[in-house]
This record gives sequence, structure tokens and C-alpha cells, in this order.
Amino acid sequence: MADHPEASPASSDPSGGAREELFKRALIRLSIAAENIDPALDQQLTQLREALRGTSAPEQFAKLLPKLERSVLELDDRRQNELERVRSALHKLLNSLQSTLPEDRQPELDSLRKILSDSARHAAPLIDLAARSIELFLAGDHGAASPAVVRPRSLLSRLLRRSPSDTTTEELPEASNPENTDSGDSRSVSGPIIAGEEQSYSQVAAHVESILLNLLDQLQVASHEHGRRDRLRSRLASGLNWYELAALLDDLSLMILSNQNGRQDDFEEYLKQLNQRLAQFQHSLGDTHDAYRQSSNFEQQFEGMLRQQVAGLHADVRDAVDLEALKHTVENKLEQLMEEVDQSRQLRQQHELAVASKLQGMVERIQLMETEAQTFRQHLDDQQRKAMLDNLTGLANRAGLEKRMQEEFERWQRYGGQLLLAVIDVDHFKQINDSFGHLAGDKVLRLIAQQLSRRLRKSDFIGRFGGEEFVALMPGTTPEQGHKVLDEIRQGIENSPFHYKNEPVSVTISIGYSALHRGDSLESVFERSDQAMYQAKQQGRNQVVEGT
Ligand SMILES: Nc1nc2c(ncn2[C@@H]2O[C@H](COP(=O)(O)OP(=O)(O)OP(=O)(O)O)[C@@H](O)[C@H]2O)c(=O)[nH]1
Repeated sequence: MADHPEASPASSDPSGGAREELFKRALIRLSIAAENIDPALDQQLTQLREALRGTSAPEQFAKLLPKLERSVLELDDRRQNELERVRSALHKLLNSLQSTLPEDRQPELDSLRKILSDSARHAAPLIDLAARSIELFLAGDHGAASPAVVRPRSLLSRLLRRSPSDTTTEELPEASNPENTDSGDSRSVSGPIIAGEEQSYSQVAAHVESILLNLLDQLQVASHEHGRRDRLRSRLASGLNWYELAALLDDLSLMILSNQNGRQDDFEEYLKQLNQRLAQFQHSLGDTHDAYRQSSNFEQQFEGMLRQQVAGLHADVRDAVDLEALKHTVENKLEQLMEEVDQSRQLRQQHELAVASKLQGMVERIQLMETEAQTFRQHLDDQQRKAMLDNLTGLANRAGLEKRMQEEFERWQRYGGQLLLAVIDVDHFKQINDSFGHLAGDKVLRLIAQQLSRRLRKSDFIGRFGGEEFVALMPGTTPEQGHKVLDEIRQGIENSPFHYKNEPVSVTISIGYSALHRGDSLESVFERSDQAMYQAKQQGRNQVVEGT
């Protein structure tokens, strides 16, 4: 009997081996496609591929299959659960849209509902569905607010769709820029009525904006920061809502900080340079001193050498027996001496030139240091002067006022004479703010400040003590003269044609004043004048009262 090996099913069927190969390859590809869904499954798929490629033992292949089957089933369960959760969340979202969506968008809602019920087993349509539902949700929120009635919006929509035109708008005062509100002699007070809404959001924002604009004007910014400052200014001037204001405050504080750091760096750099220059200066001084010492040493040596030569000559003359030889020796020595004198002159000239150029360098460096110190001093003076001024009125602020009060008081103590102190307070200023808005109130304060400084003498001093209160110092003025001047000021303010939207607005002031008496302190005279001002208020306001 022929010794045939037993045929396997694959080898007995000529296409069976090829089919098995195809089957293995398809399984390998499927296992690659199923990768990255679950780490445990990934591990088993790798083992499966190894088994299929024949790198693992066949018994491992048999062990692997049940495990693989279990993992796939578990994975399928998990996926179904997740799918169900997403479907239920979308259900809720679509239901909640039912009430908020305008009529004309309801068909879209219906079509989304249909997609949801059709996509029972697949995740892909749900992603698209979720995106479209959110869009519809945002549209519903905006569509519901009619232009006339702005209802509170959800945080989500505010965050996603915020823009300046979206915010609750109130009429902003026309006088948002204090410089533009001055209307010359007519003194009309412009700005909208925001009656009774002093605390309302937009009014406060406008006030803050005007303060920030002032702050930006006052801020000394390094030249490379000018663009940044101007951008902040135009953002402010175009009006901001609270959120934009908050962002702007962040930017502003960053700019101020970087500006401060810049200044600090400049100053540190300057100090470092100054230090270096001083070190150089000290060094040059040492060199110059050495040069002088060298030159004086040199002169001593030269003098010693001269004495030696002359002494030699003396000896030669004393010991000479042959006149001709003596003459020759003397001529030689004189010749030598002349050469040494020339050499020494040249050396001394060189020394002097070196010393003079060093001194010149030192003088120039000192001049440079003086110029720089002068610039810094000037800058410091400017800063100090600005710190003493009130931004709103341009008068001295409380710090400036207190400094001047102290100076006038010391002068009065030293030289005696007359000195009056007056406290001036605007009547019912709160009402002006309440009726016409803070910006109009600010304008009134500016106009009163102008009137006060215009009507007082050059030697008098006026400052803003705070709020709607001013203080005047009037040296060389008797109480009688003072009373006359202050009453004219009071009348001047009363008769000033303050206007708001072409309607006259009554503005009056109450004044208390007092002369300094022997033994007075600044506090005591201020107290007397303040009491007198309160008395003027109690007696009906719009009057001048002397404190005694
Ligand atoms: N617009 C504006 N208002 C200010 C400023 N500083 C203070 N005020 C306001 O001035 C008002 C002062 O009010 P009160 O102290 O009650 O005094 P008044 O209304 O003038 O009343 P009398 O002094 O009793 O006549 C307050 O409402 C402050 O908010 C400012 O710089 N600008």
C-alpha cells in the first residue's frame, strides 16, 4: 500500500487553504479596526493577531476566544447604556425647548425629535442632533426677548452671545466726557434725567467710565505704552457694559503695573549707572593723584640729579690742574645737563597733558550726572504737583489744601496780620445728583470751582476739601472785607444761569468763615468756620455766616 500521508481537509480541497488564509487576514484586519475602544479588548486583540499570524501556540488561540467573546459583549452593554443616557438628556433638552422656542422654529424642533426616535442604536446621528439642539436652545433664548422688554438671560447665553449691543441699555449722559460738556457762558448742564435711579447700573458705569477716562489722562505712560493707553481710552469712550468694564479694569491695572515696573527698572538702571560712574570717577581721581605723585617724584629726582651734576662740576673745578681739560669737562657736563633739562621738560609736558585730559573727562562726567539728576528732580516735582491737584475741578485737592493751610498758618504766626478761613458748601447737592445724574453734578462742581477761583484775589487760595465742600484762605483780609467778598461770591453763584435741558436749575452755596485769633490753631479756626457754615444751612442756606 502506498504510503500517503493522511490528507487534511484543507489540503484535500485545493481552494480550502486559500480560504483559510483569507479568513485569517480578514480577522486580523477586523481586529485592527476594533482597536482603541477598550484597553482590555486591545490586549486580547493583540494576542488574537499573534495567534492568527502563527506566532503563538494553537492552544493559546483556543483559550483566547471565550475571553474575547466576553469582552466584546460587555463592551456592547456599556455602549448601549451610554447611548441611552445621551438620548434621555437630549429628550429633556428638546422638551424644555418646546416652551421657549418661537412658533416659526417649532418645525425644526419636530424634525430633531424624529431624528432622536430614529437613532436608537447609533451614536453618530446623536452628535449632530446635540449640536443642532444647542443651536436651537440659543436661538430660543434670544428670540424670546422683544426689543422693548429685555428679560434676564441665562448665564450660558450671556457668555456665548454677549456683545455691547446685547446689554440692557439706558440712555447715557451726553456729558460722558467732562471736557465736552463745557458750553462756555451759557453754562447749560447737559445730560439725561436718570431721576431716582442713582444706584442704577448704567449710571454707575458711566460715572466709573468718566473717572477712568480722567485717570487715563493723568497717567504718565512710557512712550511704548501709548498705543495701549489710547486703545483703552477708545474702548472706554465707546461705552461699556459691566463685563467689558471688568475686563478693561484688568487691562488697565496690568498697564499701570507694567508702567510702574518700567519706572522702577529705569530708576534702578539709573542708580546702577550712577554707581558705575562714581566708581570710574573715584578711579580717575586715584589715577590723577598718582600722576601728580609721579610728577613730584620725578621733579625730586630731577633736582637730585641737578645737584649731583653741579656738585660734580664743583669738584672738577676744585681739582683741576689743566685748564684745557677742565674746559672740556665743563662743556661736556653742561651739554649733558641741557639734554636732561630738555628731557625733563618733555616728560613734564606729557604728564601735564595726561592729567589735564583726565580732569576734563571727570568734569564732563560730573556735568552729565548733574543733568540727569536735574531731569529726575523735575520729574519728581511734576509728580508731587499732580498729587496735590483735584482731577475734577483742577483746584488743589485735600492734600494740597492742607499743605497751603499749614504754610499760611506758619506765616501768620511769624508775621501776624489778618488771615480768614472760609468753608463753602453746595446746598442740596444730593438733590442735584438725584435729579440730573452724577455727571451733571460733577459739572456743577466744576463750574462752582471756576466761579470761586475767578472771584477770589490772586493772593487768596481755594481748594476742594472733598465732595461738595471747598475751603478758601484769604490772607490780609479783615472779617468785614471777607464778608463782602464771600457774599458777592454767594450771590454770583445764585445768579449764575445754570441750565439743564434749557430749564434753569437753582444752585446755591452756604459759607461759614472766621478770622484767626491769637492762640488759634488751624483746627480751631477750621472748626469755627465749619460750625458757622452749618449755622448758615440751619438758617435756610444760601447765606454767609461769621464764626466767632
Ligand atoms: N456728582 C458728584 N457728587 C458728589 C461728589 N462728591 C460728593 N458728591 C455727592 O454730594 C452729595 C452731598 O450730599 P449731602 O452731604 O447730603 O449734602 P447736600 O445734599 O448738599 O445737602 P446740604 O449740604 O445739607 O445742603 C452726596 O450725594 C454725594 O454723593 C462728586 O465728586 N461728584
